[in-house]
Parts: sequence; structure tokens; C-alpha cells
Amino acid sequence: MRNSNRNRRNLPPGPRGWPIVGNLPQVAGEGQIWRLLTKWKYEYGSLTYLNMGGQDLIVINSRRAALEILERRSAMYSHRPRHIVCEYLGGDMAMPFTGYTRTWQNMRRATHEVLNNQAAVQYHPVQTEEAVILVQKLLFDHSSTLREKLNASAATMLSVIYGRKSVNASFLPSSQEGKPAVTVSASPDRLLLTSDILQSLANIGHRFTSSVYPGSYLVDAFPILEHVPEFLAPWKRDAMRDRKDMSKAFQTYYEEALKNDDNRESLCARLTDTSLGGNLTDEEKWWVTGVVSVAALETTSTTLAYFIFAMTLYPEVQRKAHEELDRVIGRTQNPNFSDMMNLPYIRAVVKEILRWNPPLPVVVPRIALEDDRYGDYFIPKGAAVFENLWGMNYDKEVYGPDVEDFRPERFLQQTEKGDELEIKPEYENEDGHSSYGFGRRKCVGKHVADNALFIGICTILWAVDIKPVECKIDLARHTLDTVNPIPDFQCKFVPRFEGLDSFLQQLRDNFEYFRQHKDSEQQI
Ligand code: HEM
Repeated sequence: MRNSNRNRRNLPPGPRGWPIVGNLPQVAGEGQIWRLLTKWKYEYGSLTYLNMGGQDLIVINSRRAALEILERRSAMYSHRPRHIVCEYLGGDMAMPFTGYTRTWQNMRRATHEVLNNQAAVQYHPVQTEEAVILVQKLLFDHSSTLREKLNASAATMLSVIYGRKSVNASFLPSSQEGKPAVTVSASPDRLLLTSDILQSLANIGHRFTSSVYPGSYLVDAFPILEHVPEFLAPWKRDAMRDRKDMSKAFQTYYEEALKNDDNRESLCARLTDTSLGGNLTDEEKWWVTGVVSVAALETTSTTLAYFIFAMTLYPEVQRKAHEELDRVIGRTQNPNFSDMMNLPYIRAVVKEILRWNPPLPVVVPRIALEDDRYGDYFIPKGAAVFENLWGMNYDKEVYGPDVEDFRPERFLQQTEKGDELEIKPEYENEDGHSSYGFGRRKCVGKHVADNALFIGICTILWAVDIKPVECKIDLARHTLDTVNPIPDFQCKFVPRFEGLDSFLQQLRDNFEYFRQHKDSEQQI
């Protein structure tokens, strides 16, 4: 104990807190906490210590420290601290929030099998088709918002999980056709689930990500409050009710998918029919498919939204990307995954968008399972360890003084001949940003996400000119959520060449023809 007290003198530096509550008042209610943490990073360095009402919190601000602590010592840092509200909501079943448990291990194994680098290649055709559909929608669909269009495109992953027919059809059991999947309420604390699966999954995502936002629930700082009875603790009643509703919705999605998937290719069918789901209970299968859909959806659509926003702010970047696409692809064919290595500028745009505005600037903390040290600093057993991904992406020592700017060139160099650009060797096989997290809990969908972003960004830039519309841009959104809120902005999409509309339709007809052809071949 004396030893531990002596060690505590070597805790990392951090802002001075109050007696008992520590730094809780400085953090609670602070929207976009990653900005405050990054301000502290410049004052305190690679690790910051915060006292959250008695709970030690170590913030990791530098990529080097994250690699050393979370990757090299991953056996000690893969468990999650307890978040009481999240746990009541279903955090023990929701993969990104579970502890380092057998359930998590089984879920991770099953999802890795279908999302790893090699498996991700099989989704290229559906991702290419979805990118074409997105461009068509951006140009010609005036009935839905930009967000809805991007969400629909990011839902490609849902067709992999639930099967194409299920995604195109309603997810509701037929007896409930037209009605919400579960009861709907207008209360802000009430999880809203409707017949629109994309909206429902987004709502589920926010219910979870806001439940783990630092300081959002007093009970997480003062666990004794967990024992307050339900009628005095609305958080408990709400969370238990929402857990039941989510479980029911995930079960419905799963069972509908099994009914609709004649080809038995969806993740649901594979978990049911093959050894992939061997170690998972039925309920775990509903949850893992539901939660992976949640994890895929808003991360990808938020990143695409930030890409479009960046193009309105940086026309010179757009001009260079257009120049590369015209030179490499031309106008008589659409971009393809086989073009990837010939499009270094577009690849750099993908890296830079994830660096500049990651969809998850901070993530669910880990817990230190033992007393540990990083350099001279002491990390006490039981401390929550928080990844400040934003701070790592905005590290001036790594990226230079212009970290605020959107500049894909930071990942590029001239070729030896000096007439072309190439990705710098150190970024060829590295992300060049920290936005997928670290260690054993690193994003399991990163390959699929990178591919979706590459083909989406490529196809949009190939087809359209993104032009800003003069309007008031609202950047300063106050949000107690770990998802990066997209700014309010407006833009115009202008076709880059004549005949684009009929060319896009022709591409879609071809995709449809090949799919039907493949389906009928499989039936024979
Ligand atoms: C731009 C897109 C995406 C970004 C930036 C992103 C980022 C992240 C981050 C930061 C984490 C937490 C890592 C940590 O704790 O260190 C995570 C976890 C996760 N992501 Fe992603 N993600 C993206 C897309 C996807 C997609 C497309 C899928 C599924 C197809 C997915 C599935 C998951 C899952 C299941 C986890 C939990 C992993 C675990 O706890 O073992 N993500 N993601």
C-alpha cells in the first residue's frame, strides 16, 4: 500500500481537480470532450491524469504511447471498465462495449472471419455498385437529405450481414407491416425504434455512445447509486426497457434475414448454418449482427459527410483529385478497386479525411488490469485508460504545424523520376492516422471501411463537382456523445460530363444483370 502511495506521486500530470469530485466538473457537460483533452495534451504531454470522482482516468494523447501501452501490452489493456448505464443497456452483449470476456472473444472471432483483409475483397462488387447508386442519389434524388443518402450508402454492410433482399424489404414481421417495430415515444431519453432500420440502428448507436460519454451519468462516478430502487432511478428503468426493445429488434432483423436469404450468404445465414456461429448462443447471434451493423453505419456515413464538407472548403484538393481521376480512369469507365494502386492522391484523401475528422474522436476506455509504468509515469491498476484519437491525429510533432488543414499531400512524395506522386513508403501499409483504435479491440471492420471510403470517394469525385453553397456553417455543435457531429453545411453536386445520367443507369443495369445471372447460376 505504502509502495502504491509512493507510486501515485508519479501519476501523469493533469489539471488540478476539486476535493472528492476531482476533475468531474471540468469534464461533465463539456461537449466534444476531445477538444478539451487535446488542449490539455499541449499542456501535459503524452499522458494526462484525471480524477473522475475517485476513479483514476489516464488519457493517452500520443500514438507512440498508445502503441506501447495498448498494442505491446494488449493482454493487460483489452478489458473495459464498468459503465453501469451501458451495462444495463446491453453492454455485456454489445461487442464494442463488452469486457474482455468469452462472449467478446467468440464474437470477435466470428466477425474477424467475415471482415478481415482477405474476406473484405468479396464485398468489392457490392461496394462498387453502392457507390454508383450513391452518386445517382446525390445528383437526382431531391426527396431525401444528404445524411439519409450517405446512410443508405453505408448500409452496404447491412446487405452483407442481413442479405440484400432483407435490406431492400421491410424488416418488420408481416403482421406489423407499416407500424413501428417497437413502441415509439417522443421522450428524449427513450430509444426510438421505427420501421426504418437505418434510423433505428443510428438511434441505438447513439444510445450506447452517449451512455459511455465521460461524466454523462452520476452513477458511473458514484457506483453506490446503482442500488437506488428503480422508481427513484429513471436511468435504470429506461436502460432496462431499451435493452429489451433492442434485443427484440435485433432478433426480428436476424429472423427476417434468415427467411429472406435464399442464397444463404448473409452473415446471419452463415452464423446459423456453419461452424462460424458454433460458440455463440442465439441471443449473442442477434446482438453481434445488430451491433456490427450499428458500428458500420454511422462511422462510415459520418466520414463520407466530412469528405463532402472538406471538398467544399478545399477546392484545390478537389481539382487535383479530378486531375488524377481524369488521367487514370477517363470518362468511359467508372472507377474500380483494380485502379487503387494507380490513384495515390485519392488514397491520400481517404487517409487525410480519417485523420482530419475521425467519426469517433474518442472511444470506450480500457482498464489497466495491473499496476504499470509508461516511462516515468505510473498507471495504477483499475485506472480507466482513454484513447484521445483526436489528439493523436492532431499531433504537430508528427504531422507538422498545419494539423488543422485538410492536406492529403502530407502522405505523399514525388516519385524518383519527379513527375508523379506516390504514397510515402512509411504510409504504404500504415493508416497514417489513429482513427481505428489500437490493440486487440482495434476496429474489426477497418478493411471493409477503408474499401467503402475509397470506392465511395473515388466514384463521387469521378462523377461530380462538389460546389459550396453560401450559407452559415454551424460548426460549434454541443454534443455529449463520442460520435463526431457533422457540421450543418450546404453544397451542390454538378455532373462532370455529359451523358452521366444514362451512363450511371447503364452501370446499374449491368450490376443487376450480373447479379441475376449469378443467382440463377447458383439455383441450377
Ligand atoms: C470509417 C469507419 C470506421 C471507423 C473510423 C471505426 C473506428 C472504430 C474505433 C475507433 C473502434 C474502437 C477501437 C478501440 O477500442 O480501440 C471501433 C470498434 C469497432 N468497429 Fe469500427 N470503425 C469504422 C467502421 C466500422 C465498420 C464498417 C465495421 C463493421 C463492418 C466496424 C465494426 C466495429 C466493431 C464490431 C468494433 C468493436 C471491436 C471490439 O471491441 O473488439 N467498424 N471502430
